[in-house]
Amino acid sequence: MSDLQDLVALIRADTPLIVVETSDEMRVVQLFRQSLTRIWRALYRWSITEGLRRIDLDGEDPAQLPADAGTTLGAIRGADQRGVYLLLDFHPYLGYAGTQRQLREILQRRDCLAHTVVMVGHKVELPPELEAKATRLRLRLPDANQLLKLVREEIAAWQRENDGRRLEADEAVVRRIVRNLQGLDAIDARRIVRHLIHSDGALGPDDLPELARLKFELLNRSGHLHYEYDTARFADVAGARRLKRWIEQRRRVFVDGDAPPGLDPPRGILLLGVQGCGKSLLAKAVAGGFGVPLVRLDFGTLYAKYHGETEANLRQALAQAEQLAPCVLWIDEIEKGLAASGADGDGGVSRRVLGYMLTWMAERRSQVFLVATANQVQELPAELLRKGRFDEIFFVDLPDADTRAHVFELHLRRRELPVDRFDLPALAAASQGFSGAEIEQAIVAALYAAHAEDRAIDNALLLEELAQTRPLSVLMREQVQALRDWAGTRTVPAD
Ligand SMILES: Nc1ncnc2c1ncn2[C@@H]1O[C@H](COP(=O)(O)OP(=O)(O)OP(=O)(O)O)[C@@H](O)[C@H]1O
Repeated sequence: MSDLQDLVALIRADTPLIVVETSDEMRVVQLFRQSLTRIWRALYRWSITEGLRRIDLDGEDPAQLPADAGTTLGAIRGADQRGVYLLLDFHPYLGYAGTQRQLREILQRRDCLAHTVVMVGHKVELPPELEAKATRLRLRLPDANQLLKLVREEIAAWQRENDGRRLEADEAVVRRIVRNLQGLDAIDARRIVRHLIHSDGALGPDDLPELARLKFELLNRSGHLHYEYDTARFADVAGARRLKRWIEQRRRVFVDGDAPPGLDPPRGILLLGVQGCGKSLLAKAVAGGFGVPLVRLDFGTLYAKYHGETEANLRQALAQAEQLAPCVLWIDEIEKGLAASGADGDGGVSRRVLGYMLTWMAERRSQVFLVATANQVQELPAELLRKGRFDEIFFVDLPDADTRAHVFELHLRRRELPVDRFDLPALAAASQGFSGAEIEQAIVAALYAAHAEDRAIDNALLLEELAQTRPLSVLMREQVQALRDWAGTRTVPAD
């Protein structure tokens, strides 16, 4: 069914009150005009600035009634033909009891014909007694063809404004732009395309991150999602070879959005691991590897004190992530937001959150790739680890000697230090048991020491720094070993 068919059915059924929430009033007016070519009713439009006017005749009826809400409802009630009345931004006037009563009597068809009243506005909140009578019509969002048409229209408009100058538009980029605009209404989509075109008179690959950011700002009305501006490249992460290969093999299927027969589209992974070994960095690199934006869901902010509010927040955050698709949704420290089996000290909220999360993971069809990260396995609910929840559970262990040498190389290079003057195998040997984060910290500490002594950092200084550091794997030997033992049989090594 199309929006038009929905509307025709609603008007034919003599629906007394329809509510349409949209920022695209023009489209709604247009739709009603089209629908009334199929069934006969008089069509009227009201706004506080223009009053009530009939708009289904050739040209618009210039006759206006005074604009105030009470008079308008009086006129509707007294009308001698059945009509459809589009009331634009009328709902604020319903705060007055008399107006509310008048409208209810129209809806009850008390001493008046069976009219259809339509409330149109960006957000239409009704008193409960009217809400009970209302049918809310959700306009469908534009599909890929409509969005492509919209992009082409904007390109043509720019060319006209620029005396026929050709706009550089890479076809592959246009297709990706169209895919990324999905989930927006036509007005927002057009505004973004115009912004991208007018910023530099071209549509190229560098517009994609900007598009993702603008879309995120439009959609993240709840504030539970965070846009991670810095995604990483796999080249920034040492080790994790198996995980990198896994992502690389699935990249095309994920990005294209349709899996070949026999293959399920990639849906998500859980990264378990020792602190500081690069789980967060890997989450960023997965988004970088797929070439899509990364949004982080902060579980802590979802919890609210009123009954049902926490679940509603989660539902809203996940729905928004879906509107941002294709994207990677990163849930950091997922164990903190989901209760382990049997824990219901919070009146069952975290059990319900877990239930909703599991259903969403199983049923979602959108191009949202979930990356969950966790340190504390014993706090993870068993249901989450069951086969089929995640495509794979990877264990990110302490780096081996090769990987440690690579971490040194990456971080020395990032600080523009001459890697060839360092003895990487010796540094790797001296940092056994260190995490990537601890190696990075040792480099930073050695740089400070060098700066304080007014000398250049060198191998000896780094070795000295390493010798003074007791890594977490030593300080918390039992916990780290327990984690490794647990992961040994249940997960796949990331490296
Ligand atoms: N394998 C690695 N390659 C390159 N850098 C690394 C690696 N592991 C850790 N690092 C460095 O350590 C920093 C911290 O690591 P990160 O936050 O990703 O670890 P984590 O496992 O998520 O830790 P936590 O569990 O404490 O959140 C990274 O930003 C990066 O600079």
